[in-house]
Amino acid sequence: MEFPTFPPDFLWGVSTSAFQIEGATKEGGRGPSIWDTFTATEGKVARGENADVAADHYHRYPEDIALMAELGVDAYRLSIAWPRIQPTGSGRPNPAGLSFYDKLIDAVCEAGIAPVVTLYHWDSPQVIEDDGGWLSRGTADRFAEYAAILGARFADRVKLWIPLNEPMVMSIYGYAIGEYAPGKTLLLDAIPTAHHQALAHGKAVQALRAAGATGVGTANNHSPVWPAADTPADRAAGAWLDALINRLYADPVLLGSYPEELHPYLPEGFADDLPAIAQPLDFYGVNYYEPQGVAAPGEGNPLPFELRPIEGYPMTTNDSPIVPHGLRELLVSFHERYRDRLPPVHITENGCSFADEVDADGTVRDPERVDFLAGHLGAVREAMDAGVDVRGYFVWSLLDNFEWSKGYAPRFGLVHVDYETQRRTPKDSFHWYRKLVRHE
Ligand SMILES: O=C(O)[C@H](O)[C@@H](O)[C@H](O)[C@H](O)CO
Repeated sequence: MEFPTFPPDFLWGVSTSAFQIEGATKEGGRGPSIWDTFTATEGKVARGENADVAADHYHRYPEDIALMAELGVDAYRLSIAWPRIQPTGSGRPNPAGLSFYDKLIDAVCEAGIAPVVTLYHWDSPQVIEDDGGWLSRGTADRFAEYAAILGARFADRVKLWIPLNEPMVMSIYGYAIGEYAPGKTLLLDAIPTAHHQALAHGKAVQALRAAGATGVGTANNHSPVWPAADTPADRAAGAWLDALINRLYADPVLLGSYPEELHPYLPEGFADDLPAIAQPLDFYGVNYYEPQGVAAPGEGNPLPFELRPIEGYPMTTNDSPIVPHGLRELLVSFHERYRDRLPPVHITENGCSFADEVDADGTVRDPERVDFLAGHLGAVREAMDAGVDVRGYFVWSLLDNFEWSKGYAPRFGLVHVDYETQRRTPKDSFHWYRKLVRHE
């Protein structure tokens, strides 16, 4: 398959997150996180699985970095586990936690790869949640304290910084529908968690900049919203859902405002926080997986919309429709909506899961993943040709890993992980991506 061409300084990367790969949850002074609590709660995760060991990256990071060096990527997006740095969610940092990430970040740099650090990928210290978590405004200040610690320690080596991974997923899956930790089912009453995360983002950007950090942005999950029918009712439902899953997270950081229709659900005095939230950014990170279908709500539905499946497209084993042109549509719509308020864009996550297996000859055939990546990179190229300033692309994920409440069945890695032996096996997609990023 033909490779789309990209500028020589385009940033090629891979992404992971701490809780999904590190394991060693009780080592190095790490405190419990909301996901440790969630995985230990019956019925929350498929097959009762947990991430106590995961891909054991905590001990095997040198091997994983060697795989990235082999791949030839320019950058590696990792996350730092807040409960490793502040086991009780505040106060003096845990020296063992800092030194683990010192070793990890140094090894990434020594391999000639630029570290891209996410400060928060959903693993809040349990103590923070006991004090209200993202329902509490105070969590934004505790997050700023945490950000200052990381800035002071790592700003000399980190290329790009991302305060929060996908606040939308945290608010909706964690607080609105309870599918993820902390497992609350507040529906629209979860919207204040979006505001408190936005405030935490703004305060963290300020703390990082004060520590000398450059290259600060986001990693927001976005989906184009597709009404089921071209009717006024379905279009209205679509506009509402677009506000809830896209604009609620993009508008405050890019425009310093919130969608009107959500004002009644935001905490009192939210407008006073908007200047602190709308910090100038060096890039806008987009995580894209699929479009979202929607229709007008049926009888008795308290919500102003109803989700609908997207049909007529091939599917991943994680029940996601494969729609590359949805990414072009999303990027062009952002370009048109935010214009000069949209900084250069990085695709901070894009990927797919399939039931990959190691064949008898030791290879892992994943042609669907190659097609997925080529299709989405083609869409990125088309968006760039349409004027969108995209500067980089990060595959989700380097390794197969713990896919939250779905456990280990969905495999998103370019590298297969045997969770019995921890053996890593590069898949065909790994070799395909290697050729692309090495311009071979
Ligand atoms: O986008 C997300 O939900 C997260 O950032 C990742 O942690 C997921 O594992 C990945 O996206 C696959 O679902």
